[in-house]
Amino acid sequence: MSIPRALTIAGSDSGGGAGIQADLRTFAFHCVHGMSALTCVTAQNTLGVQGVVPLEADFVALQIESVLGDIGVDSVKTGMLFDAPIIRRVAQLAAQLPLPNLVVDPVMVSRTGARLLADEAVAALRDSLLPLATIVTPNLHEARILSGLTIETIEDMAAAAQRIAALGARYVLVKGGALGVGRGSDVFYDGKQTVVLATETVDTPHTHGTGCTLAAAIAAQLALGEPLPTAVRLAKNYVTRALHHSLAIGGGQGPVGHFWPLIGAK
Ligand SMILES: Nc1ncnc2c1ncn2[C@@H]1O[C@H](COP(=O)(O)OP(=O)(O)O)[C@@H](O)[C@H]1O
Ligand SMILES: Cc1ncc(COP(=O)(O)OP(=O)(O)O)c(N)n1
Repeated sequence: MSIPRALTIAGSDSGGGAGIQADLRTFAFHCVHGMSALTCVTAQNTLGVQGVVPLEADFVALQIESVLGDIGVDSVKTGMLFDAPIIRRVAQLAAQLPLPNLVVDPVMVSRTGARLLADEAVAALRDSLLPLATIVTPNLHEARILSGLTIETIEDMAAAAQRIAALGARYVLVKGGALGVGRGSDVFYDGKQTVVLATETVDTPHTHGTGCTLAAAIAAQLALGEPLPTAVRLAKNYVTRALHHSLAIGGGQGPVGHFWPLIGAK
């Protein structure tokens, strides 16, 4: 049996809610074979991030070369890359190999406030990796940093998406999970027009891993052969349903429930 293949280049979340754990679960629920190149290990739970240990950039590259050289890949998602050497090495490989259908989630800060990207790494992300991205999926905080704009409204999100596209990504999705009003509305820009992708706001505190899950679901849909705008819409539907089935585990923000296809969709 042949199967579409997706690779996540991301960090480990020991609590299982975000990072490679969320990505691999998302791939599995799309019937896509998931592979991982680990960038760092976090000690993390629903309350926050207690520690981060990065891997050597060359060893991140070796993991990517290992799986690409043998198994091959149909789409790639990047998540927590943590430092500038890792970002530059991944970008170097993306330019050489190439890494097809590259979904870049520019992870910078966790919802609990922990820094997941070194300050000096933002420039490396912006200048070396974004120009190679098929799509980049910043949340509001990341979109503010990448665009240099103040973002409060949907119109601001649209302006930011256009600024970020000018950095070189083919498509941009600015995510509105942190919007004051209309939480759950995202702005998609295809280089020509902006489209608002709105869903209902799901009333839950357990939103850990939404961004990872959305980007991984986009990568899964691309591996399955969907065109990018369709992949984004299907991925958004997957994460909305996962929010409806979010998990009240731990003492803080629990993760979204990737299992919803098994337990009946709302
Ligand atoms: N409470 C919510 N209700 C509906 N959708 C949400 C909610 N919170 C986040 N989302 C959606 O989850 C996805 C991830 O967005 P966001 O949480 O902003 O990303 P990140 O996890 O990177 O901060 C987006 O599609 C966003 O609209
Ligand atoms: C290891 C690791 N990678 C990424 C994140 C950020 O995850 P995200 O899906 O953006 O969700 P929140 O942090 O907003 O819940 C992470 N926390 N850990």
